[in-house]
Amino acid sequence: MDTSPAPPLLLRPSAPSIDPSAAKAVISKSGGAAASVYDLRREPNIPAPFVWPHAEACPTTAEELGVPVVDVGVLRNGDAAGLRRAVAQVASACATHGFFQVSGHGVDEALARAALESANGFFRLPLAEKQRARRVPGTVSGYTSAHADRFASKLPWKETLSFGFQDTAAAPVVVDYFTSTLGEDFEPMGRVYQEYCEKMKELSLTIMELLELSLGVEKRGYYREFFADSSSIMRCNYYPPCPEPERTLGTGPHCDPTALTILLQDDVGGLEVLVDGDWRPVRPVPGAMVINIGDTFMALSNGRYKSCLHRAVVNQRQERRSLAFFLCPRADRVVRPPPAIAAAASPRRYPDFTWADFMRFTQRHYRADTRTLDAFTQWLTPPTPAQTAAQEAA
Ligand SMILES: C=C1C[C@]23C[C@@]1(O)CC[C@H]2[C@]1(C)CCC[C@@](C)(C(=O)O)[C@H]1[C@@H]3C(=O)O
Ligand SMILES: O=C(O)CCC(=O)C(=O)O
Ligand SMILES: [Fe+2]
Repeated sequence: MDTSPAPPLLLRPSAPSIDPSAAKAVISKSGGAAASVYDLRREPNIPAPFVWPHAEACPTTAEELGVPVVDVGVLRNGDAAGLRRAVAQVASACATHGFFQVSGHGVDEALARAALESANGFFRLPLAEKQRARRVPGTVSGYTSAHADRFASKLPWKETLSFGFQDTAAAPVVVDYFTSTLGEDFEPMGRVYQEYCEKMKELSLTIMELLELSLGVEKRGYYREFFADSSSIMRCNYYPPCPEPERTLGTGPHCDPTALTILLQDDVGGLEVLVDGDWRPVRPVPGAMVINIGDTFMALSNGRYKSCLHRAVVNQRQERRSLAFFLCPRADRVVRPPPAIAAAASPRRYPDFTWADFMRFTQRHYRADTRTLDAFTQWLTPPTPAQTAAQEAA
């Protein structure tokens, strides 16, 4: 049981205490469930904390979501017609469900395979070994089993390993993370993920160019520059087979708080997007990567591009792996849409905020779920005198 004191709750910038309405969502600081760690591969059935309400674990109800596979190579090969097509595909997908897949991304197939294999290499270690990398409370880096160190209910049927990536750093931060946390034997694994993250960053900036073009941002390079000095998060998801998959979830319904997610999934399948009330699978396309808009980019587009609800279901027979690269702005950058976009749709949909504050909100005060950005906006915005009076009268 993690006995380290819970991190001090970050007080809302303009309020003396946490807003009671957010309190119910405050991440449990009691060290999570009775066991702060589970060995999911040895659970004979699913313990109660893993059972999700039917409303969230409801069955998959519809056919696959037909997300476009966008050839991002057209940004570099001078194919003008191809570029127009790619821009139209991205505009249509991002304005609706926020998901598309990319081909022509320049990520070597061998590197993608090595990154997925490395996930097997880590998650198949004995639990005690994995626990050497356990997550540091209040941060996002490290190993977790079902987030049992943070939450006491609705535990996801997954193990995760997360670490930061900044390519502005002089040192290879990912290699250093693996060797400093797990030892020199893990340097080869660190090198695979170092190279993988560098490629993910390159691809993220390429996709930012497409998003700029599709949004008609007048200053070419606006988003590319905004994320040039990004500080991103790499997350390896491992979903063991589950004895009762219909009662739990690998990852619960949520919108990614980050700006852009690049997801490499293996061929098992399990990612689903909520569209018009139906959970629609996103089928793995060999060689392609799944891209989705996150809350932070939805704010950067003043709500024009959608950060949408998605989840990951598990199954009884096969383990599943997915590698999520979360592009995040530099911590202190103010998230604000470009002037032309802000002017086009009045009023501003979201207040200015920094990624540092939004990240801390998800790590210390609120479990990212179906309304994270709205809850954060409410938390940031001081209550009006009328709201204060009403709250005091209640
Ligand atoms: C800022 C973050 C919080 C989560 C990781 C991430 O870097 C981006 C995605 C977030 C998450 C995956 C959304 C679903 C709920 C969550 C708790 C999870 O299932 O892992 C979220 C991550 C978190 O560690 O809080
Ligand atoms: O594993 C998946 O398919 C999705 C995971 C996800 O949405 C996340 O980690 O944010
Ligand atoms: Fe997600």
